[in-house]
Amino acid sequence: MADFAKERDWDQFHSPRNLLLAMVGEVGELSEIFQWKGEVPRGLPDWKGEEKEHLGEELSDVLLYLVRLSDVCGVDLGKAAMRKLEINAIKYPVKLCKGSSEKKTPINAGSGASGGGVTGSIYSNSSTSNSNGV
Ligand SMILES: Nc1ccn([C@H]2C[C@H](O)[C@@H](COP(=O)(O)OP(=O)(O)OP(=O)(O)O)O2)c(=O)n1
Repeated sequence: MADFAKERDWDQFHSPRNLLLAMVGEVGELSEIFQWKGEVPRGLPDWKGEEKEHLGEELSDVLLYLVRLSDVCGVDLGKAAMRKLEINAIKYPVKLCKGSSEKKTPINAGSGASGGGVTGSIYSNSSTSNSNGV
């Protein structure tokens, strides 16, 4: 994406805000594909080849803008995502969460923004407490 933009002298347009808005626009296009279809089974067995190809294109647009946004913000997305996976694993321990999609929120989590304050197994149901302690 960096090469793609540079070759076209498009760095001037690829500001963080522009890229974020472009990505959200592509999320809208992705949503349109599923719009009015109701729930669809995993693997999309009834979809035509061209519909799946279109889906792949819109998914790619979202991914490409996300990667580019991370890059221009100076975020190593690969590293950040691996770290977030580790945070998620601590926040949602298998023994507490297996078979349940209920959101678990640590009690007295403080700021809570990046998984900070996730400690031990002192969890409450998010319907009674969120990460802001409200
Ligand atoms: N200033 C731009 C414009 C486009 N792209 C790249 C990133 C996306 O992968 C793709 C988006 O192109 P379009 O805006 O033409 O969007 P679509 O491909 O979805 O076409 P359309 O909106 O006509 O369906 O091109 C980019 O990096 N920077």
